[in-house]
This record gives sequence, C-alpha cells and structure tokens, in this order.
Amino acid sequence: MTDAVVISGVDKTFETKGGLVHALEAIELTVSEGEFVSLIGPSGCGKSTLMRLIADLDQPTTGTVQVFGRSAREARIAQDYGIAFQQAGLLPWRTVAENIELPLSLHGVGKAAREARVNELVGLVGLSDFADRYPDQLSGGMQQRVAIARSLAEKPRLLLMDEPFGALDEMTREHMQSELGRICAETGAAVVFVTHSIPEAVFLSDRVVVMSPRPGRVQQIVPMQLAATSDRHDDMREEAVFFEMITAVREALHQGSPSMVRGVENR
Ligand SMILES: Nc1ncnc2c1ncn2[C@@H]1O[C@H](COP(=O)(O)OP(=O)(O)OP(=O)(O)O)[C@@H](O)[C@H]1O
Repeated sequence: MTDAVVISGVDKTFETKGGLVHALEAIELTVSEGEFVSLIGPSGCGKSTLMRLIADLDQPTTGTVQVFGRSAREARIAQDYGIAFQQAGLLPWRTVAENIELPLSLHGVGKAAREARVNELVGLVGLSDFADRYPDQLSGGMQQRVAIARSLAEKPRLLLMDEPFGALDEMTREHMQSELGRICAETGAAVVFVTHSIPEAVFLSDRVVVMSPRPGRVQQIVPMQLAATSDRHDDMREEAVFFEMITAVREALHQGSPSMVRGVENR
C-alpha cells in the first residue's frame, strides 16, 4: 500500500514587507491510505499553509511532500484528490448542479452518469431542492455544502478539507460530520481535515495532529481510541470515551503556552 500523504522535513518561510514569517518548521507527517487525520492548533500555526503545500498551491521552502507516491505537483496534475477549502470557490455563473458536475464533465463522464451522481450528491448534502439555483442565491453554509459535494464528485482517494464545516450551524454541522464519516468509510478515502473544533476532530479522526503556535510544528499526535471511524454514530458524542478523547486533545493543546488555546473551540 502506498501512503496517501508523506510530508518530510518541511519548512515554510514567507517573505513579507515586515520581514520573514516562519510559518512551518520541521514537519514530519504520514497519512495512510484510508486514514482520517485532523490538524488542530491555534490561529496562525500554519494549518492552511500545510494544506496548500499538500495541494501544490504553494511549495515548501525545504523538505518534500508526496501524495500517493508522487510529488505534490504530479498529484495535482493527475487530480488524485478532492478539495474543499474555507472559501467555497464556486463558479457564480453555474447552477448548484453544474458546479457539482464540473469535475465530472472535465473528465468526460457521460451525461446520464453525471446526472445520476449529481442527484446523489445534492441529496447527500441536503440541497436537492436547490440544484437549479445559483451560488449567490444560497447562504454561505449552503455554498459550502455545494463545495463539499463537488469535492466528492469523483470519489477521490484523498480529500483535503480546510474548515469545510466552519460556516454551518451546529445541527447541519453534526449531520455533515456523520455523513462525511459514512462517505469516507464507503469510499475508503483518506482525509486531511483542518478544524478549530476539538469535538469535530475527535468525532471524525483516526488521529488528531496537534500543532504548536508559529512556527507551526507537530506538537503531538493523539490517536483516537474510539470505534473504527466506519462504526461511529451520533450516540458516541455522549459516551465517556468521547469526552476522554476531547480531554486528551485539549491537554495536548495546553502543553504549549496558555495562549495556545486561542482560536480553538471546545464546542
Ligand atoms: N502568502 C503568505 N504570505 C505571508 N504570510 C503568510 C502567507 N500565508 C500565510 N502566512 C502566514 O503564515 C502563518 C500561518 O498561516 P495559516 O493561514 O497557515 O495559519 P492557520 O493555522 O491556518 O490559521 P487559522 O487557524 O487562523 O486559519 C500566519 O502567520 C500567516 O500570516
């Protein structure tokens, strides 16, 4: 089996008018095939930067990033993964259905198969009645759900998700977490997931990567001693072991300075 993501010795420095910003330092991280890994840490610790390096939207200053054994660049060209980032990034002149089917049409999937997949996906994200609307007719949370549906269109082996549920209300958010868990179990996709919510990270992940304040380093990797991600259900949110894992992640975050917890939600 080839690992989904291998990050070795990665540093990232930005040159700004105010001087050098050392965003990431000595990052080592491997995400196995089918594994769900969350990144959590204080605001500005480099979570989004790390995601952008994996997606080849930016390059490391030193070190390497591999995706399914290829360079990040080759993986991007081969479109080995689906992306859902904070900004929904929808095309305003395309309807919901047309946005979701875009990756499929780009890859020559036939009309009937595209329609069937889009129907499935709008149902999944609760937007069946909105398939013909345009993005500016939707709330921010709904736009985010369209972006999630689009990232899933091709059943990718790897999903890169940067706070995809940040704009959703709590009820929808928990629903989407359960759905994402189910989808990943079904498709065997590996996921790298950025969140500010400890319970969200715990509910979804096999392992939670706790990052330090800038320059972001991997401070601790906390394995979730819970049922397999494919067997997790909403009732788990009320179990003692769930709270134990929340405490374990919170304590890992607190290992840094007290300001560590800024930008991290306990809800
Ligand atoms: N293109 C850039 N140019 C200069 N500095 C940058 C750039 N991108 C990110 N940074 C800086 O790198 C650091 C890490 O930013 P990043 O957005 O990755 O953090 P984050 O952990 O995702 O934050 P948040 O939780 O607030 O979303 C920050 O200090 C940020 O200002």
